[in-house]
Amino acid sequence: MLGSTYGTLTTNSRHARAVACGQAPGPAVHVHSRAAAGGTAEGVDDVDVSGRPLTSTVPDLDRFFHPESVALIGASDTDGRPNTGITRQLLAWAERVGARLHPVHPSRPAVFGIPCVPSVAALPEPVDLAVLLVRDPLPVIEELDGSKVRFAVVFASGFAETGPEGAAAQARLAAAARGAGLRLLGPNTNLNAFEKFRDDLDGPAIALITQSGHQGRPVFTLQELGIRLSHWAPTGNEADLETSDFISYFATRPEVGAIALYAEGLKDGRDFLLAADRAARAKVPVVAVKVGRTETGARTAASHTGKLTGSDAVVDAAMRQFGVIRVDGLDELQDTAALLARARPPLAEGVVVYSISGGTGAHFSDLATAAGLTLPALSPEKQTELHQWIPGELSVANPVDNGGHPVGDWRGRKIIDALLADPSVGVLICPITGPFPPMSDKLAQDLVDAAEQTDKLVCVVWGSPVGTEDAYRTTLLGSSRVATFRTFANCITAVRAYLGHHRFTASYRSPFEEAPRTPSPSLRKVRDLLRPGDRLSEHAAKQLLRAYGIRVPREQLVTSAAAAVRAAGLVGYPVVMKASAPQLAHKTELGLVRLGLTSASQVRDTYRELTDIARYEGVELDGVLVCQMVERGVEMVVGMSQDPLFGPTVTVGIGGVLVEVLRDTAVRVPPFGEDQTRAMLAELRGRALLDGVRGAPPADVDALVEVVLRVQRMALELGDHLAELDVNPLMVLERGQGAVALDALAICR
Ligand SMILES: CC(=O)SCCNC(=O)CCNC(=O)[C@H](O)C(C)(C)COP(=O)(O)OP(=O)(O)OC[C@H]1O[C@@H](n2cnc3c(N)ncnc32)[C@H](O)[C@@H]1OP(=O)(O)O
Repeated sequence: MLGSTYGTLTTNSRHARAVACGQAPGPAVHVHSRAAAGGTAEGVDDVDVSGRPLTSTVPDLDRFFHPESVALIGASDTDGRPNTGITRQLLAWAERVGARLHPVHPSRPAVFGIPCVPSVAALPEPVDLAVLLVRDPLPVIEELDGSKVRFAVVFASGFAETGPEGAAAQARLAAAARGAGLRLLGPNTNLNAFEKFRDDLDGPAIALITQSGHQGRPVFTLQELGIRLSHWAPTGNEADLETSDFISYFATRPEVGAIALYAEGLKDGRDFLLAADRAARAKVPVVAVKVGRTETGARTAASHTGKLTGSDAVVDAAMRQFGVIRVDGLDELQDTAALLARARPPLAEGVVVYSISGGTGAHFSDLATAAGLTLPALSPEKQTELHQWIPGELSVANPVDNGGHPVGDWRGRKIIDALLADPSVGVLICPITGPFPPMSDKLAQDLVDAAEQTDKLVCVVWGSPVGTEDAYRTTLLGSSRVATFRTFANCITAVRAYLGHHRFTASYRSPFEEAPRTPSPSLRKVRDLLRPGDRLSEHAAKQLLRAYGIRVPREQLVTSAAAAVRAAGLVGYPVVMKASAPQLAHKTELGLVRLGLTSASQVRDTYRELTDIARYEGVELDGVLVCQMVERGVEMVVGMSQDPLFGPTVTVGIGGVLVEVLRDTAVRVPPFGEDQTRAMLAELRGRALLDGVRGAPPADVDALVEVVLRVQRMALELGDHLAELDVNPLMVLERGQGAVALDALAICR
């Protein structure tokens, strides 16, 4: 068992208690601070050793989504004006929801017959929301007073999306909103937040966040599928209110069963992690499309870990470590969110595939298994039971093929019930590539009836290209209990996400609660080693590692052949000799590393050779390292690098000289705990190397985990001073023997 994840901790559980799963935020208070303007202010001083926040506020957005009074600034009823349509839309909405609408216009007495006031100062009452339909919103925001206006929506475009000048204008807008003490949505947003959702649907709802309003197609298709929508947040340029605010808020809403997110960029990595953490603790699934998969991964970096970890890989990892389910398309987004919002927790992880056609069942099962779903073989007793109704020549092991024979009569339902009664089965999936009426009609009805009487998940993939059949539209979609999909792929993605989400949240522990709040005792001494822009020599980098409790070999830095021989005697033969200089990133390539030296004469000769090569290559050495030779272990790489969005990240992978050929690494964003460290190792293709292959003993995985966590501690404490750190190879010895950092590279910021 490892020690504490981060060493000495001072855990602050006040926040944990205050924001425990699903707990509603406190009331909005109108004071001039971001924490308080429409949000709870608990835990705002809670920071880690590097001053990064460990808690976030939940903005109280109730009155944003359900305003009772609204000021409409820049209203128009003139044909052809861009504001006219929106004014009409807002008037209809206000009438429908019973909000009091106050048009503001400098010269008009009324729009659409509603009296106007000439300025915001003349508003007859404080308003929950001000909608700005003017081209230049800044002077209007500057005029607003947060004690009279809680939220503002800025529709105008022409801000950060246009370039640096627009970005500066957007920053002024955000500053003005902060100064006024109100929360602002936009600019470059629309009024989707006030979209009318169908009110004839029930059950847990989906809250949608889209940075681009045009990516809101799931709103319409989900409602077609009978899934309730509760909110839609079109976040636009996110000058103030951002995706993370909405995730945090939705995670506290009892009606929200899942959050669906379409994101092009994330404004603040830390805010996103804190929001995702809040959702994970509340067990509210977040399903996300995040554009940017194809951006070039390799950044300019000197270390292996820096080169091997692209920004999108970091986004991917950050989402995974906080349980955000990343999907690629809007169809997957809606299907996965719909399933997660509405399905009850699984009673078992096993999936049984039941079909009318052996080919369909085999095809689906193949894809499902490849995607990681477990299709348990049904027991001989269960198979005998099924063969009462299914001819003996058909396979009922799983997938279960009924051959189309029994589904048209009473036996169809018997089979479904028998499958759902199996304790190894948590999910029944019936792919129907038909339709084959009346057989498929009866099958659909049996599935709907059976789903009513079980807590297990029943899914149908309705593969008909038409999709207007009664069995699909009326029977299946009319049922709230059968999850219905149109493609194999979306069904498999959704079911995998459903099982994964429940597995993840069942054991989730917030890493923010355990993150270190007090610095390591050696921190000040270590920081002195780091001067801006410096590249540390191997020897200095190893001192850094030693200060964080990471084992390094016995070694001495020498500057003469005679001293090298003395050092070898002290270190103990066989020894390794390496040229040492701050600018030497990859010594092996230059022939500046020599292994297995067993005598004084070899040491003396090697010293001369190394210094000759260095002179030839124009490398100014600060000496030659004579190191203890550590053999027999698994060569890993552990490191940290900087991500533009999330800050320091930690990478572990298969190391050694082939590190950049194998490119077998996993990354995480601090803070993370031992569970995520082990999950990183599980992601490596070469993970089996650590278990011992071809007669090698199992490696000391616990020691490796400990090193990764210590590097994380360095990343947390030194992240502002250290650009990159590479421990390669970290020799992971036989189980119980530990791990030794054989080489290290550190580059300061
Ligand atoms: C996915 C998506 O859909 S994202 C959407 C992103 N957003 C966009 O694309 C916005 C595109 N832009 C537009 O449609 C327009 O420029 C708008 C609606 C923002 C502004 O319309 P414009 O006519 O350009 O704005 P302008 O500021 O000149 O005037 C608007 C009205 O507000 C009035 N107005 C101006 N300032 C104020 C003020 N301080 N108080 C009250 N009224 C004012 C004007 O007098 C004018 O009234 P009028 O129509 O009676 O003459």
